[in-house]
Amino acid sequence: MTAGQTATEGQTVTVGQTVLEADGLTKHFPVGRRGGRVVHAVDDVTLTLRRGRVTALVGESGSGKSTVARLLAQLYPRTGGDIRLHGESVTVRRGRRFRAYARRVQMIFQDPFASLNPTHTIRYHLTRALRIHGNAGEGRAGLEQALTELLGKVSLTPAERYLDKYPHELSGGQRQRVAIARALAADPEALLADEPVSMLDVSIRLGVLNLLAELKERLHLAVLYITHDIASARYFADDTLVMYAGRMVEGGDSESVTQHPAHPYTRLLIASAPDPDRILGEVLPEELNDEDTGEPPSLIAPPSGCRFHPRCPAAMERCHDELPPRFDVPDSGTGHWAACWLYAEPAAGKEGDAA
Ligand SMILES: Nc1ncnc2c1ncn2[C@@H]1O[C@H](COP(=O)(O)OP(=O)(O)OP(=O)(O)O)[C@@H](O)[C@H]1O
Repeated sequence: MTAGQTATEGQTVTVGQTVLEADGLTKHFPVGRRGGRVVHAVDDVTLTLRRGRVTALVGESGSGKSTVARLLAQLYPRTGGDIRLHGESVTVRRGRRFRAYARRVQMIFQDPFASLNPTHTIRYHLTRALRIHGNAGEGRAGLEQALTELLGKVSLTPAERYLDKYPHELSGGQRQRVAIARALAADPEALLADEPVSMLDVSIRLGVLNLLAELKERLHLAVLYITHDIASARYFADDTLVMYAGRMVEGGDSESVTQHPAHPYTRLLIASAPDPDRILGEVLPEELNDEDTGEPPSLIAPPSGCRFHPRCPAAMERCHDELPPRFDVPDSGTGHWAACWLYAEPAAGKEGDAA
């Protein structure tokens, strides 16, 4: 075994190995009875999930985060772009091919109560998941062992205290742990976690986030962590991507993105984060210290150019009609980029443009 490789569940896994990639992922939902109008929920999203790394996808409500997760889980057909699992383009909708995909890419949802059937015990939910994915072991003893191991992975021990309970007999945090255990029954490589703690009591959120971090380390999972709380992204994610109105606007290692935010929208998000331990390490432009007066735009007729320009205190003329590509952010972590004309090479800028 070489450096960076570890053994998990009998397999050799290279930490940092690419599992899942989205390339130009796009989803437009038709609206109204007569065709034509669409919601531009996700446009041209490109991201990579790697083993043993948590990638946070951050943005306001309605920015398209859940749609990205559902596309990656193949729960929706996509309008455009590509999804690659270990480098191979995959499109599956149902049946055996969908189950084979779901074995490697699992999703957990915001509301553990809604995702567990109230009429069934924890034993039922987990047994079913283990059987579907062929991980139920040999005979009754094998199944019991698999169930005990699964609950052990999410720190619900001793297992017999939980197995015969119904979802309503557990706390919110315990229910979310069961939902995570059910996802782990597939023995996946990637876990798509859609706001996994936002419905939980503040006092137990940290415990569930720590569990996900521990699973990432121990099972070398590639985790997509969807949140509107950028402060938690710094704490919990290795990499952070920021979405605004269906598009990705900034990305890089979490420390750079949260401590040296480059895109005016990321700065705004951080300035309005309810974080007592102020996570911004630099002075904000004055305008962004004022209360944010803007609203996210309509995604039926999104703004031309940069979608943030109507709210942006640094908007230049070109921002109104030219879509900014990704630019490297100078003097920051490697791989830190922003889709913002502020970071265009001087030679690429137009004379007369000023922030
Ligand atoms: N099935 C659908 N049909 C039509 N529009 C949809 C559908 N699902 C999502 N949308 C729209 O797509 C946009 C993005 O929604 P999405 O749920 O992905 O955002 P989000 O960032 O996850 O928000 P939240 O944090 O509130 O879950 C929104 O404008 C939403 O109204």
